[in-house]
Amino acid sequence: MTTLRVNPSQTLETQGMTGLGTVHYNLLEPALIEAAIRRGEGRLGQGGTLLVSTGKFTGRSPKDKFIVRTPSVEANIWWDNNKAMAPDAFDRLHADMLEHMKGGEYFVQDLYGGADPAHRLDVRVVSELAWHNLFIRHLLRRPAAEELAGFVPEFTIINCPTFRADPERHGCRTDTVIAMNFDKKLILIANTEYAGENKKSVFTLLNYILPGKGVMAMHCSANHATGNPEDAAVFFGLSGTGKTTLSADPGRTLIGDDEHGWSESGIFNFEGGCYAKTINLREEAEPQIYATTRTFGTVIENMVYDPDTLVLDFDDDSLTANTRCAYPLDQIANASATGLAGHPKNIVMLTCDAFGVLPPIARLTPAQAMYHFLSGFTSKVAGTERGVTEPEPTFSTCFGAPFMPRRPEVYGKLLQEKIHQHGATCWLVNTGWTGGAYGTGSRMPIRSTRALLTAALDGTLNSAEFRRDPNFGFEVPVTCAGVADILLDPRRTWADVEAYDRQAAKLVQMFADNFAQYVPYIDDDVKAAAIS
Ligand SMILES: Nc1ncnc2c1ncn2[C@@H]1O[C@H](COP(=O)(O)OP(=O)(O)O)[C@@H](O)[C@H]1O
Ligand SMILES: C=C(OP(=O)(O)O)C(=O)O
Ligand SMILES: [Mn+2]
Repeated sequence: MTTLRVNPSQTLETQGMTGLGTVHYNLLEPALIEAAIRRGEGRLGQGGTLLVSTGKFTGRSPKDKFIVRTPSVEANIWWDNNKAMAPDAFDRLHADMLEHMKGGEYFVQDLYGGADPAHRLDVRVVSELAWHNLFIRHLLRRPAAEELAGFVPEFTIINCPTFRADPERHGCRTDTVIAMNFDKKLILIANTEYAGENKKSVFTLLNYILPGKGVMAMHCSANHATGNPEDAAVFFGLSGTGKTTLSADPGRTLIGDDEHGWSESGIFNFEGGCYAKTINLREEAEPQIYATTRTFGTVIENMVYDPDTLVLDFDDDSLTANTRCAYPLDQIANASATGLAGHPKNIVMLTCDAFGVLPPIARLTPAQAMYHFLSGFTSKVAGTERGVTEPEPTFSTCFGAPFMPRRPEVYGKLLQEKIHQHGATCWLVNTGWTGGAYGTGSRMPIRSTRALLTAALDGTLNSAEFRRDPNFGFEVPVTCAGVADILLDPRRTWADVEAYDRQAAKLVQMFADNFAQYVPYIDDDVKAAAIS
């Protein structure tokens, strides 16, 4: 029995990729692992994992990401946040890349971005590295074998780490480039082996396309109550704030760890897999993620291991603090098979506050939620972007500025409408520092954050006593089962309360200064929620 692995009318030749050497279409996991090992890209690890390292690029390169400035997208792109590339520069980059690819071995996956058939994007990923092809097969949604013969790629990503871009000729910044052309429906990635660029490119695409159809695109993880997809929660957060960690909760069903849409019928995962951080990972704190580091097919990126025993060193950050593992969702026992759920009942915004000022949880009014969503206050976490080596406070609007092609208020308005329509309860959760700022205090214990979230999501926290935070105006619970009372009042966790007050005042001012840019675009109730 053989199944056609590619649509004969959609080979790479038909897309203008001619003169290549061997092209492998839609290989399955075992064959991709064999290919990666044969090509010397990595080693087979314990349990049949694939151990790889990515060389110089171990995190995203946001400064090297470009959108091609064509008339059809011109008016819709937030150019202050996205670098423009001229169409002719992109065409030269494309032609030079195709020339570079001639004679080479390439791996093609035809996949879906989006679990909801009404909104999914059919994406083809052409990889120079077999392990990149395995990575993206894990991360996106895999068509059934019989769907491949009729698959027509809508967008194509070509990822060629050995190609060096030329800033003069290709209109880019360095020899690394991630260039998106919405007219040609093509993304070109060169000179970086960090696998995350593949998945975040698809995310950026959907963040452009879906709001055009009235669907909210979100940088968030999601889960739902066991047996009840109508009781869903989403967790917004910039990289490293806890989306993946906190959505993997043995007491709830995991929908996805990073990228979701919210349409008129509910939420849906864009992806079919997860990409978890493994630095300092502990079995006790994150048992489900830990288990994937020894199951067949998991791609383990930039972890140091014993060359003889292949035992992983979870604490070694000598290659990067952004060590990762990538696995398909079906490796998590309590993952949703459909990737779909109803309208979220709870919306959580995760912030990693390196100043140690924000409480571990606060309940937000819809207007406060909009204020915090547009502000996107958090930290860039070590290793996630090139050049970031310690938590760096930032305002990353929508908790995902690097992936937002449109203006923040486009996403803000969509979210606001949906919150009003469906009556979601909103929370701000600080997974960052407590007992002082970064350097003095310590990271919030995962078990405390989990206990707070459990109580928020099962509704018990709503009946707790709340106090009003004097700096930010939101409500903070005074007690919660499983959490020391003192932790709920960050001021009391600081040895020097006056230092806390000074730091809090500074942060309030930073919020106000940052928020000024959104004032012309927002409603009066959000203006009233703004602190000044
Ligand atoms: N209180 C906490 N909540 C969530 N994560 C925490 C907490 N304290 C430490 N961490 C660590 O922070 C990291 C969060 O990363 P991750 O969940 O992958 O973030 P994201 O998916 O948002 O990029 C993990 O390495 C986790 O072990
Ligand atoms: C893959 C990434 O996503 P996250 O850290 O949000 O999981 C990334 O930022 O490179
Ligand atoms: Mn994640």
